[in-house]
Amino acid sequence: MIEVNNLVKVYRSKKKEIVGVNNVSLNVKEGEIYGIIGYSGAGKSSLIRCLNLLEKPTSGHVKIDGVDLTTLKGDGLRKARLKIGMIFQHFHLVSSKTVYENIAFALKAAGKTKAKANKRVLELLDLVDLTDKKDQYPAQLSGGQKQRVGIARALANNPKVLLCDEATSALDPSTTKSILNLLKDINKKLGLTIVLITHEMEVVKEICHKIAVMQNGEVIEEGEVYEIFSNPKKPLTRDFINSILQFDLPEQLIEKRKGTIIKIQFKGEIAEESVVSELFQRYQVKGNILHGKIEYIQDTPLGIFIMELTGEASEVKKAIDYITSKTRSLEVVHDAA
Ligand SMILES: Nc1ncnc2c1ncn2[C@@H]1O[C@H](COP(=O)(O)OP(=O)(O)OP(=O)(O)O)[C@@H](O)[C@H]1O
Repeated sequence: MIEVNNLVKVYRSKKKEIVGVNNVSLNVKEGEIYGIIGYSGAGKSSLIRCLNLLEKPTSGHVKIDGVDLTTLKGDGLRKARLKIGMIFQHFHLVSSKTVYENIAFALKAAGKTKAKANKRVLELLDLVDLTDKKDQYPAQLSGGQKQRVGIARALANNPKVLLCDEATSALDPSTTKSILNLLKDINKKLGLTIVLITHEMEVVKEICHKIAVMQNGEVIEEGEVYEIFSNPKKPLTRDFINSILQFDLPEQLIEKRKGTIIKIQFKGEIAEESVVSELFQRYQVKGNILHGKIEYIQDTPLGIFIMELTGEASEVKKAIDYITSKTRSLEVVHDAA
């Protein structure tokens, strides 16, 4: 649905050049929720704004639904943009217009008749659960309600793609959750492809199918969300995951231990099996669980245990081999034995 090839965005001023996006290529499939995560300045906004040509790429191509936007201008570009809705961190609503008028405006701009626009606005208000607020002004709404108006407006012309620019960053955690649930619903109900940028791994964990991690304008890691969470390759990706799951113990806690410290990861079905309890029945080892949790990445469990094993060296080794064979993911974090 979205193909980005060798995209570069350079900002030029008299004094210097700043590279916002550095040779990014990625593919987003139809119906996918695709998250782009990175710290401030990584290039996320530059990239997402190049997807609908709010920013003109310096070089490279952006194809949406088979159409290369970088070759379009004027009316052609305006038409192609109708397929792409966008929502923003600070909502960008027109303060002098009511909720109804904010949404109707997008339909009017696309040339819809009053009757057609009216029918569509009412449908959209129902979809985002704001029918009772239709005559209120943005100043009378909460942040979450404002973002719901933003979503309704973005969906007005039945786009195939929705771009979300830090759409929940200005919201509190429970409102964030309700907006993410709404996006998830829309994705399922309408088969809408969603690209979102965020600096919060929680957002990615809640709703994304795929994720790209950005640093210095580049995508440094990309893949299925569950795979990235269970097997991050880059230190930055690990940092983002640790920011919400805390899968690593502080060094000083580990160094004080006298046994063999292992970190075990249980993926999917195995997370629910009793590998740990079987371990103690089979081998003469003692285990001291230092840390353990099962997280759900959307609906799939990912279990992490950090454990200190003590006992005869040969038994500890057998225990480690056993867990490795069961989980295929064991890391000896520290071995003082
Ligand atoms: N209009 C602009 N003119 C000049 N430089 C810009 C412009 N927009 C972004 N940049 C620069 O491009 C780089 C990437 O910025 P960008 O806003 O895309 O990052 P970001 O990951 O979205 O960060 P944030 O979350 O803080 O918005 C930064 O170095 C930034 O200073």
